Amino acid sequence: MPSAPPAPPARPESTTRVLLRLFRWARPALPRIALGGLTALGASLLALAVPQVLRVIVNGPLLTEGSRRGVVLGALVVLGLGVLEAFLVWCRRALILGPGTTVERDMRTDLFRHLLDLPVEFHDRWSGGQLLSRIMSDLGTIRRWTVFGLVMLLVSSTTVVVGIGLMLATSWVLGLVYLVGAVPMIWLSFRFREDYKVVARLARDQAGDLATTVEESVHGIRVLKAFGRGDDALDDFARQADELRTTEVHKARTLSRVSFALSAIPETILTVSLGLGVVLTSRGELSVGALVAFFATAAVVNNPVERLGMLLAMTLDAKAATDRYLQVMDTGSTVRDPEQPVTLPVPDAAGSRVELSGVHFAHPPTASPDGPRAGAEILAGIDLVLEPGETMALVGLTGSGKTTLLQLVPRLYDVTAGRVRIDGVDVRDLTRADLRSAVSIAFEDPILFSASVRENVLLGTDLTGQAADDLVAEALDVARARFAYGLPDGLDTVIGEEGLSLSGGQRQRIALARAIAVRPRVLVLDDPLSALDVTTEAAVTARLREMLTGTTTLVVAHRPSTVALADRVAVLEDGRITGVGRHADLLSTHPHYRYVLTALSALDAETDQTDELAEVRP
Ligand SMILES: Nc1ncnc2c1ncn2[C@@H]1O[C@H](COP(=O)(O)OP(=O)(O)OP(=O)(O)O)[C@@H](O)[C@H]1O
Repeated sequence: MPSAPPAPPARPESTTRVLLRLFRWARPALPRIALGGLTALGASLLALAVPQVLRVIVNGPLLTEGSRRGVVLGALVVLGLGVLEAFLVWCRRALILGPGTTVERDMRTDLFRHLLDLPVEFHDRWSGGQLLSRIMSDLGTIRRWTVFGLVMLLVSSTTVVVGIGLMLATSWVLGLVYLVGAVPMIWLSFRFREDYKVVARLARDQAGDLATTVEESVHGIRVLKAFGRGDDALDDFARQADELRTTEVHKARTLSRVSFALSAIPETILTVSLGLGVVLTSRGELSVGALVAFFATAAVVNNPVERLGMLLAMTLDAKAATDRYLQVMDTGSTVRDPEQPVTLPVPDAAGSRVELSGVHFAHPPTASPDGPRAGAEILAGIDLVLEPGETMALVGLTGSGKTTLLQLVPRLYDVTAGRVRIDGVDVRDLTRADLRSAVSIAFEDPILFSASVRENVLLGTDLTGQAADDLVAEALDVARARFAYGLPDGLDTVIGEEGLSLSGGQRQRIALARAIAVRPRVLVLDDPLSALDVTTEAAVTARLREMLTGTTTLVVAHRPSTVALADRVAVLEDGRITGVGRHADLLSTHPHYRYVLTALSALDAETDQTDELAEVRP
């Protein structure tokens, strides 16, 4: 199970700095977002213009001139302003909807591309749920903020500033009283920002953990059911769901506190201003029209002020989401293409030579409560040569590092020291595309994609048409996977998670066919036939050797039957190769090999005692 992802940095970056980094993706959409912002601003300014028209109507046609025509004309102007305002609001929505979804799509695609590029080591540490929540819900939050939160924050701030300016111009005394109220509001907003950003990040991380639990439980549903652990899984899930709920409630309370303050303070100030305004008007120091205009403007300004809490919350949510998105995007790939790649020489007819020299490997340090814990060295100086076209079995106790060693050849991991060479070329000097078309791999636990049998087999090649059909037929034949023709839709039958369930042995043979279909120079097999009975395994292996002349094969063997089919065997012991030779020779000369084979035979007899044997090994 992958551990929790690395914790966020101890000194988080400022909200502005983080959100400014969205510019990279938002740039193409900026003209429309800016235009949308301008229309929204236009709508707000129109709303602010209405009180000024009211002031003219009240002071002129209504109170002084008594002109009905003037009042009707004024009312028509107000109506026109209202219609124009509604039109501009509609324009904002129409302008911004498209670009927002484009930004989201581009960010999502970039993240997925980056995930595919990141090395296996990254995926060892990150859980699927955390990545899923980043690619889905975090990006949704960012989109909503880019098209609504950001625009409305800018428009609301401008409306407040312009509105207060108009209020001061209408009556500086009343305007100043209103401004006094801004002091506690600014202080409260600052406090809110500090509290909310912590809880916003926590809620997102907890949602990611919850998604991980769902993913793992669904994936392992058979195990949970078979062991009757459904209730425990439910308890665990309910506990996590409850933690998330508590955080969400805390978040909502924090927001509702500030929202209450941001609506109560201006209303209170307005009441005070009203009393003062009436006194000033009765003394003749303020016209009735100005008083009406002041309060109508205050009513317009109060809206964005009240919205400020919600917009701040949206901004802080977007900051937390962007932080989490960038946490993945900022993780550099350690397995990269070289700046000046070389190409593999043409192999001789017998196949490619694979050489591991002085190879060391340790997993990167993992986080622990006492600081990073260094990964133990798994391979401690491997020297091994596979001659062209040879099939070599790799044998060792469980956990001795066989799978790790295999994965160094196609660079699923990079060596920490030493070299892996194919035909004399260091695998790190090749592009990953070149390397992976030269080296093909099949795992013991094969992953098939939700696609047809044909598409699964052709995964590693770009062939189409008849050539592809011939290749699929040959690969299925060599892997003894002809059962695929008898599936309900033949080779078009959809398999994988969303398709027909295959048995373990059937899946292994399709995965083997997929590995073969690449026509690799080097085939790396991690016990890919473990689910097959010994007779079928022997048939598949014999066919493999017959067809794959010119392919050098390294196969992890967990069964004596697999070992016996190899040209030579390499023994992995304490992170080193302690013996290479023919099965019969090693059997008579290598005590550890004899010991491991005893363990494997025990396994073959379906008595899994290897772990115990490891404890009492000589
Ligand atoms: N991602 C990882 N991070 C840290 N340690 C790991 C990781 N993957 C494997 N290991 C450790 O590396 C060691 C070698 O694992 P590996 O899977 O290579 O052994 P193996 O010989 O293939 O075992 P088996 O025969 O049981 O498949 C084990 O001790 C394992 O716990």
